Amino acid sequence: MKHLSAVNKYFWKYRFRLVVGIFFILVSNYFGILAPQVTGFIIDFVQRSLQLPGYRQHDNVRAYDVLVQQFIHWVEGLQYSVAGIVAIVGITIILLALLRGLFMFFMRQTIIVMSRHIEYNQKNEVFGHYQQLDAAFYKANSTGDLMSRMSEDVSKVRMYTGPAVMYVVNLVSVICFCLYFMFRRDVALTLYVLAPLPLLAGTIYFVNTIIHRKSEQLQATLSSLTTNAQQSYAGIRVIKSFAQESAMYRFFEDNSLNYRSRATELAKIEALYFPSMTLFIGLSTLVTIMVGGLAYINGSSNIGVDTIVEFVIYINMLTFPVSAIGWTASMIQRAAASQKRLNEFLLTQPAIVHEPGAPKPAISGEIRFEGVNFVYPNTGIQALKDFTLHIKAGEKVAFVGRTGSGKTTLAQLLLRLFDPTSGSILLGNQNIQNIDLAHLRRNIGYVPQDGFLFSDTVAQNIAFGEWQASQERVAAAAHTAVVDEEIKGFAKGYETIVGERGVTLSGGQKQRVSIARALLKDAPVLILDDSLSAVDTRTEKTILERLDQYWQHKTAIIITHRIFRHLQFDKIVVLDEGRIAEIGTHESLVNRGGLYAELFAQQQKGDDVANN
Ligand SMILES: Nc1ncnc2c1ncn2[C@@H]1O[C@H](COP(=O)(O)OP(=O)(O)OP(=O)(O)O)[C@@H](O)[C@H]1O
Repeated sequence: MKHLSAVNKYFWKYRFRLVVGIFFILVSNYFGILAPQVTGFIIDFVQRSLQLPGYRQHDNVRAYDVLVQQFIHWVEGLQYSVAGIVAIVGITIILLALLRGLFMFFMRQTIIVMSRHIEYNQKNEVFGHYQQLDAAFYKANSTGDLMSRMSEDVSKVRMYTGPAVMYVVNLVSVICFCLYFMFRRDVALTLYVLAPLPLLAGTIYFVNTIIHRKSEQLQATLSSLTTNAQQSYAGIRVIKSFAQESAMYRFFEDNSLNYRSRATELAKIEALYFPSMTLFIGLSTLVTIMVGGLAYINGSSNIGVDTIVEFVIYINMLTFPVSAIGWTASMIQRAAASQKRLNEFLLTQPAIVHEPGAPKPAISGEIRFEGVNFVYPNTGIQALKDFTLHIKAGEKVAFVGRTGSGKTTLAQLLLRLFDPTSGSILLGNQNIQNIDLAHLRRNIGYVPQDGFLFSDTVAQNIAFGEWQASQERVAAAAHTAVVDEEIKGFAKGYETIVGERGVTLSGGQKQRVSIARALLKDAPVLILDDSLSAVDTRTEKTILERLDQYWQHKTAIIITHRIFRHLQFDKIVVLDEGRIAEIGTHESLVNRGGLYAELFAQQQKGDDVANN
């Protein structure tokens, strides 16, 4: 339960709705509790008026609510026939039911609506927090887990802030109202009626514990079933190309059977719940009729037929709230477990932050890596070793090296997706850790290896982060990235939806759209991380020619496996196992006969084979 205290701030925020909602519950139950008293009165009245045999005069009116007392006073003063009074009382009972229903409607309108507001706030809070967390957090947690916390867990917490709160207040108020009037009426009979209650509470607790455990197991089975199905859809091309549909189906069927057997077990236990509840309620009714009936026959107390009828109605009024104890408790338990999971993430502090009020200096494009070492926290792999490099503003630098040599890591450190384990990175004279984080990232145009595209229009994908960009600027960026013509060729041009809901772009088209997105940013530093790997040599040449124009006054870092002979770099940095193996120009490195020369020779050999 302590985990749920995290939502108290929302109850405080919506305190007005909460208080009004509780008031409506009380009013609704107040009107509810008047009906048995009015019923009791009319039974007594009819017996008295018709002088039915065995009727004993007794005074119950003082035990009724003030409003009912006044009503009785008014009705008895009317001097109507018995049938007329019965009709008036009947209409009153209907009115009371209508009033009860009306306030119940208001109660749902306030409490359930409040829970929807809280759900909205909590979803935003969780999403906002996710956005702040760093790359290491995303490596450590799966997307499925993040998604389920934001949707399922938040929904389960809503069941606490809405229905559970409503049922608990309802339960407490109905019990208080009923007990108050039952005790006022007849203490001994009330105690008899309540006798089966401890047994009832024990059974509810016992059955509910089993239901809770079984539904947790069912939930876990369901989540593995969903993950299984999700993976099958995501990997459908691999499954089909390996002709593994039937194997996947069997796997799914096993999971599904497991789910079914757990679900039926749960259904069996749940089937016990309501009958046992009815049994105890029935027992209470029986006790009322028996004890009350005997007392009436013996004439030993003030109990009349009206009292017995009233008590039976009170017991029925208690049926729903008492039977809701079980699932309300389990709703609260589930909400607490979900909030615990949410708290785990909400309490995770982003490791990559800037000091409040960190400066936003003008970025010239000069970059210094000083003795940078970096170890990936999740794998312990040392990706960079004592890396020192000075890039002057406006220089064009290539990072070349075998796969896994640390090239991408350099880009990620520059963007502060991770911070170096030791050493520092400076932009101008400022350590990047002291610069406003958003300002730093806004000043670096980055094309990652796997340029992700959103399921949105091509134009929106290119204008990502530059939402106000004109159509001309978007088209100009696409032109530099040599994808403009192809986009115009689509039936809906720049308004074509890409991704799951629309056109699937080729690998090369995706790469060029992500290049266009980075170019539109017009940042002083541009990093292309293996961004031309999926384009053909001719397109590559055109892109490089256009980029040469584009980045005249910018610092550019090109991370690549391929060696671009057409492009004149100020320096080429050759990486090997996280260290700088060589630095120089194309000619000097080829003449040196080291790793670069070897990579270049291999590439040429590959090109020759491809050309033959
Ligand atoms: N997110 C990560 N978590 C753990 N280890 C990583 C992560 N990313 C990269 N590594 C490891 O760090 C080392 C350097 O990787 P990096 O991606 O920087 O190499 P790269 O030169 O860019 O390779 P490629 O050209 O194949 O992209 C590799 O050994 C890799 O396995």
